[in-house]
Amino acid sequence: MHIKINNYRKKKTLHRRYRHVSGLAQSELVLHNNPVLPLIDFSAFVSKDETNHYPRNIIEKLANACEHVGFFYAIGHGISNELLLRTLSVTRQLFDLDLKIKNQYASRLFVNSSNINYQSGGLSRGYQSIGENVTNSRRDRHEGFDLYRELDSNHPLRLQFNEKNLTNKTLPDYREMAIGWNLWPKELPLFKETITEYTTAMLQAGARVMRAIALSLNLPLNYFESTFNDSFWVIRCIRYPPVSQNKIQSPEYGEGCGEHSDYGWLTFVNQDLDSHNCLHVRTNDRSKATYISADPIVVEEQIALTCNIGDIIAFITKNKYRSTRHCVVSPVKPARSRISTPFFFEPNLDVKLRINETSPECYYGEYLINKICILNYLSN
Ligand SMILES: O=C(O)CCC(=O)C(=O)O
Ligand SMILES: [Fe+2]
Repeated sequence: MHIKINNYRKKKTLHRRYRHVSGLAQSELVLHNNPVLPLIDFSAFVSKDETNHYPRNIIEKLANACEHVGFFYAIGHGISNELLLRTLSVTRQLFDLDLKIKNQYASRLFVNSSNINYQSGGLSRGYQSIGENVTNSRRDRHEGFDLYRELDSNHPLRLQFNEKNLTNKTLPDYREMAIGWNLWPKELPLFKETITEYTTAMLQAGARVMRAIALSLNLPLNYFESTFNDSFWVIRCIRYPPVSQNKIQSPEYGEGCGEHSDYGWLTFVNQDLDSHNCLHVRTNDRSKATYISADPIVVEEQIALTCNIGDIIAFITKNKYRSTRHCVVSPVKPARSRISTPFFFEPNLDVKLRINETSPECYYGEYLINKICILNYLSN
């Protein structure tokens, strides 16, 4: 599918007040009376029926959020609080494992095809210790565990790929990279179980949000369906250790995660409810770096997901929708470490895209492998 969009609606600013209620028995719950990001309710977009009536005011509010902010809070996403909290809790348990155990699942960054470990990774699946991830040439102060979509044993892309034809090109065929398996820690079977449930729920939420985004671009409700029905999603489980106030500035480390925009399509952040002043979203002010804190919020007893537009949507909408830069500032002691489990809702590997004006059309898989190789190259 070649995605091309040029049919836009007119801007309209809408203001509405929302009621925020704490219904969770969570002592650390953070509540906001005035969310800093637009709040969008996606419950009406659960249906795929094009003949339904979809609320115009919500669609316009979403268009406005994507155009001017690039970030929004989503409620009505269909994922239970229990599952969101369990995902964070099992991720915390994963990072609580002994470092020796975590290092058994260390991600192996490949440089060329011959380095790929087919049984247990390919790509850069698995554990990264603190400082291994580098953004803007500085070590990020977090540890991570990367999970990617696993292709079934009879998936067409797996069958197409023939290991015997391995090349030594700098950039391997994207199918070589995609056929790996996640490094599920055997010490914590609950991790695989919970993340698998989280993934299923997130894919449904992603499809729901994309129906609303399609309408917000004056496109048919199911326009993007075939772009995502075999999504090559990514989950990055992250723990940010707390830092003493006087050690926040360090020659060795940058931020919890340095400023960046997300290279993909659409990101959903599930973060600890007590994480305060950590995820910082850069505002529209081009003259100076100004940020707002996208703290977690709970609205009418539902945990909202923090969503942001990635570079690909920005490109295909000719920058009408913004891929906004953001960073994560480490929690300050005595706060506990912060856990987040961003879900990157990405296209099918064999979806054709044009991701900038000068380059030819390419498969999403090719774009992804370029991104991963560039990021890995820069961090070495
Ligand atoms: O931890 C977070 O809240 C967001 C992390 C992030 O921006 C990313 O992994 O792209
Ligand atoms: Fe990000």
